Amino acid sequence: DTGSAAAVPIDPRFDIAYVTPVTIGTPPQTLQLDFDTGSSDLWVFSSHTPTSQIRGQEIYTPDKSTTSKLLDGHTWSITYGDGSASRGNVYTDNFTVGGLAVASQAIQCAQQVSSSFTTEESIDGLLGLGFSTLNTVNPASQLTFFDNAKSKLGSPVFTADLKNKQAGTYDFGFIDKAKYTGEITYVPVNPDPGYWTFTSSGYAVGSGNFSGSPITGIADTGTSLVYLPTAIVTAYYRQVQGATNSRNYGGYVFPCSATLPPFTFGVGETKFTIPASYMSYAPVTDGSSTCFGGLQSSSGIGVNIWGDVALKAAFVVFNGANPPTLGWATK
Ligand SMILES: N#Cc1c(N)n[nH]c1N1CCCC1
Repeated sequence: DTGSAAAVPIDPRFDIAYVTPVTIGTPPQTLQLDFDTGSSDLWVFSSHTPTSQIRGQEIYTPDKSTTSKLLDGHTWSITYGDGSASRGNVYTDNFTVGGLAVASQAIQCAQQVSSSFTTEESIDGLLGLGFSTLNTVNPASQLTFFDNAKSKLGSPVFTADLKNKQAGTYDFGFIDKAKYTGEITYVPVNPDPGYWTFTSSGYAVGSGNFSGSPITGIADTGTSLVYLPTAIVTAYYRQVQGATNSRNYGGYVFPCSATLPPFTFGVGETKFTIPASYMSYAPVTDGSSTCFGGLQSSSGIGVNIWGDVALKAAFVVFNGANPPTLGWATK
């Protein structure tokens, strides 16, 4: 079996996050979920979510599905790196992504979501694509959609082809040669504690020399920006007129009119260049002439994160074989 579904930016102006349609239950209920390789819970806005916390999101109503089953006594609670959080109870039900079906997928129904989820009306929940070891369901942790689907897939892989300000694709079970150029460079993944952790071979700022120092970090579709060591980030913004590290805005900002250099990172022998246009994320507030950078420091996080700004510059294979690997190709 295979599956293929669109990854659609939730905002046409800035690539904050991407949502992908899924169906849950019988008859099928369609929700738009944020596919997140940086976490491993599949949770949805639901009929169990207080209406005061719902603002336009689609919800899953298990009682309307003839195939839903309560996973009695199971609960979950997750907090993300940005401080957002949600918690609730758990059902199992039929679940599909782009034609790929899993019977009895654990569907974590939100009974509480934090304000940033309530105000993000385009996201009806998350679909975790990290390793199932990160799943928060108690007393028994649950498998991700990918782990449940793996045995049905021709090849135990999924791929991310995220795009700048346009819809990309998540494919499951196959590698589409039409989506990339050249060869795919595969690198080792450390699945402990549960992220797609790999080591980049180095970086360059603009047309500068490539610095071949290893950078270990996670490939995270659920994070908008790239977070790297301060030394790399300061080297980048030294090339940006008027750039400052703003305590007020919580990161590097610059005049939206500034000329930005591209940023290159290495995976094995292959070089990936993030175009300058991807390196300006968004105005700090609507209409401001001050822009927030797509590259920020990871010093406060504890892990380097290759988020959407970097992933958009590549075709990425998440290979769930044993041992797992990550494949990177230009496109
Ligand atoms: N912070 C954060 C974060 C991350 N590192 N991966 N996915 C995240 N989120 C998904 C929805 C909210 C935040």
